[in-house]
Amino acid sequence: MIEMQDVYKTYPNGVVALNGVNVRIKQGEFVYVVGPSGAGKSTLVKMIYREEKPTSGTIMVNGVNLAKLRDSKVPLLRRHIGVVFQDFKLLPKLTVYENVAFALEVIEESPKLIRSKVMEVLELVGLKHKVRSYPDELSGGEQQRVSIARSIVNSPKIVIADEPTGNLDPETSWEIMDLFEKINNRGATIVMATHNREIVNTIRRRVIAMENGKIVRDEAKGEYGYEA
Ligand SMILES: Nc1ncnc2c1ncn2[C@@H]1O[C@H](COP(=O)(O)OP(=O)(O)OP(=O)(O)O)[C@@H](O)[C@H]1O
Repeated sequence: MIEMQDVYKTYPNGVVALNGVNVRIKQGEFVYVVGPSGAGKSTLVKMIYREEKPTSGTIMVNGVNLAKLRDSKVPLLRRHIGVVFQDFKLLPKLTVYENVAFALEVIEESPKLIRSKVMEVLELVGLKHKVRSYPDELSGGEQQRVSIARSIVNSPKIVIADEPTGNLDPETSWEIMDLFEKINNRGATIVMATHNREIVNTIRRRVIAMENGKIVRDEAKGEYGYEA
């Protein structure tokens, strides 16, 4: 489903962010990517939705080699991959409803289908009552729920999350993790870069640990394993 072979990434400034990464993630897995700051976690997850291209190596996602994928095909790839960020990245001038519907409108779904899908995912994340609110009228946790709703409205097979609890208090972080578990239980693969030791050590899943652009540990039901 997701397979990286000999992936190297050197940024234009000469920083080697990925230094020979080999990894295979099966459909339906829940994977944490951990490691110290600068280890290459974000770069690794960005490879999966083709936010960054590898300098060399192959990245197969849903049977397509992203290293060779034309830029014009990237929007098609992203329909099958949901992405959740630390800072939510909601559009401030759009309502909750519009932020979620936007992902479907760009692919020209019918208005009726858009409405039913948007309401279904907003119900799943517990925000049906906030459809008319704007992002700045919501708490951080609510904004992250909207961004999760947006990420899954296309029913993607893969959801990538880069530090999704990084801006949230502990209690809200647990609620957000419940949602990711729900999404995983519905069959989506989850790949989550995180610094949240407590969550990793409590909700035990596969842990891929990175250091200096390399995978240094890969364990089923692993631990966070760092002090910082
Ligand atoms: N766009 C970029 N241009 C140049 N260097 C970059 C870029 N993005 C990341 N880097 C560098 O690549 C290395 C890996 O960065 P990356 O963001 O992948 O690490 P990370 O493990 O996600 O770190 P953090 O936990 O701090 O988010 C770092 O040295 C970083 O400075």
